Amino acid sequence: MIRREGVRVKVPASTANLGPGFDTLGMALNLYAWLEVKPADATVFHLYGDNLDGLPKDKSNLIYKVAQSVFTAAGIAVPELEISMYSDIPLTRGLGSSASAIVGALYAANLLIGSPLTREQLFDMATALEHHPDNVGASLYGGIITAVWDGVRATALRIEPPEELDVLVAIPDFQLSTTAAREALPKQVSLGDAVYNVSRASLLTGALASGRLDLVAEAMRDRLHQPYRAALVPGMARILEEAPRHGAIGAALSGAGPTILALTNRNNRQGEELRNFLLEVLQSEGISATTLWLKPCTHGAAEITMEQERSFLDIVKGEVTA
Ligand SMILES: Nc1ncnc2c1ncn2[C@@H]1O[C@H](COP(=O)(O)OP(=O)(O)OP(=O)(O)O)[C@@H](O)[C@H]1O
Ligand SMILES: N[C@@H](CCO)C(=O)O
Repeated sequence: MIRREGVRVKVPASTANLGPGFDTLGMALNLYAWLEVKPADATVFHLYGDNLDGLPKDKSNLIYKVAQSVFTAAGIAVPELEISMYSDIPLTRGLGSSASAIVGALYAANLLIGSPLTREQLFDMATALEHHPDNVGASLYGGIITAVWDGVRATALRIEPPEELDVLVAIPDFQLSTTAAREALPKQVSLGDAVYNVSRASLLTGALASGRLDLVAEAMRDRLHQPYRAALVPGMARILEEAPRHGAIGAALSGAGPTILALTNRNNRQGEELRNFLLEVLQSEGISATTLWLKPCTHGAAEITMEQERSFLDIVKGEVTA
């Protein structure tokens, strides 16, 4: 059953590598991408907004290719598509833009053909495409995700984010691709550093699951990727060390960077002081940045049902201003 009228989905952004959870711990954020996919006579793209500037508008586009992988897996041919997208998620900044595109395309393509694949199957496919499960797991399931991948099957446990958790992100005005940021990492780490991270990732997972925000500052520390990536985001090392003195309950590089994320407790937050601290440190390194106060998003990718006669852009504008 192909839904000739097309489908629309909304997908949250995500932060990966939460603290010590390199390639493992992710959290969905209330910043979104919207995607519409319809069967068409010839493939055409409508990409709206600055965040999608420069992306290909032909069959080499990630969204098109990912949608085709769903049709192939389900044995249903839908070769030509009309694809519309708008995104508030900045591209290549560490807020999971590629994961939101992959999850959005998988979810929309599956809906378009009557949902033959389960969410778990989509998770396996998304992880195989992204190569780590934390961003895609968060965008697909929402909330906080602790996930593992054996190269074929991805397994995730979803944790409901603590009510009081707020998130401040500082998004530097430059892009840093995951590929480039991974090249900065060593091939091997010491047993001491492995234990350092395993112990903190376990503590952080337990702390977030049980609402023990007082444990987050110690539990957020990492030795597996942030020290090696520090030179790629000047000022980051100082922010991670000192943010708790300015009202954060913990801070981390978001995904592969360059965005820096600070967690705060809504009941006890010195918002402006923390924001100014982040901006001042980055500015002292010659980096301008945009800050956003976000919250964990408790929902993953979902269909949005609206009157079909309204244009996609009208719908998106309505959502954005809602
Ligand atoms: N909507 C989209 N349509 C097509 N391709 C996209 C889209 N969004 C992202 N991409 C692709 O993903 C790339 C960015 O992926 P990358 O993993 O480097 O960064 P990120 O996902 O924004 O951050 P991180 O993975 O660190 O959280 C873009 O350069 C582009 O090739
Ligand atoms: N875990 C990934 C996140 C970015 O996709 C990395 O840090 O390389």
